[in-house]
Amino acid sequence: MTRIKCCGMTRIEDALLAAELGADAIGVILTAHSKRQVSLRQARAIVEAMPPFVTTVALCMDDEANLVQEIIDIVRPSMLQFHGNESDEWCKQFGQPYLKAIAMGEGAAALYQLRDHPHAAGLLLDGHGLGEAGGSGKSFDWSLMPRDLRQPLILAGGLNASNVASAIRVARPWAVDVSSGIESAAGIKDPGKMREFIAAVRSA
Ligand SMILES: O=C(O)c1ccccc1NCC(=O)[C@H](O)[C@H](O)COP(=O)(O)O
Repeated sequence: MTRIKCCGMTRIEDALLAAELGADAIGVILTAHSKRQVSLRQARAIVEAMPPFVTTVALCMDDEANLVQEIIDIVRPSMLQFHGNESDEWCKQFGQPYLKAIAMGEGAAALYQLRDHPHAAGLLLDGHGLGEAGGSGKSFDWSLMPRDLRQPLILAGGLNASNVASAIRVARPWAVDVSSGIESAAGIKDPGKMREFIAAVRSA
């Protein structure tokens, strides 16, 4: 069964609907690089509203260590996601489980990064280019998804209800991640799109 992370939550009601529809994880974005950025207080409220067994993921992108520590202390997510050029050494200093995003915008040439993060709990392969923000709606060549890594791989970038079943067939990921494909505007989730996306993953 392919797990599902719905990212870029800015409203409690959207995160609750994702959980009710069967999402395994939700993401809140704390970095100023995002148009979906929420405050520490908003993120805490969303995390606190989640029922048991829904993983909460807090996202940063090349942020100061102080902000990451505040996120850990105030938001208290299940795990972190580092979405920039952070090194393995830097990410692991917080002693928290985390996902490391890998920018796949350069295609096969981007694959070298996959071996650089042995301490990450999972690697999230996203369609944008190096140094660019996530939530871009850009996909990459799913056939590049490696099969020989010990870490779980999360497929992200430009997924929606119409393409996610093919993406799963080609890439065979541990999980899929979606943000703009279930939105009506940045940070505002569309209940119909969310419902269709989760149903498409479940029947893939
Ligand atoms: O979504 C953002 O605004 C964002 C900004 C900066 C860093 C990361 C960000 N999102 C990370 C995610 O995990 C997204 O869900 C992922 O990039 C997929 O987005 P989309 O292509 O819109 O489905």
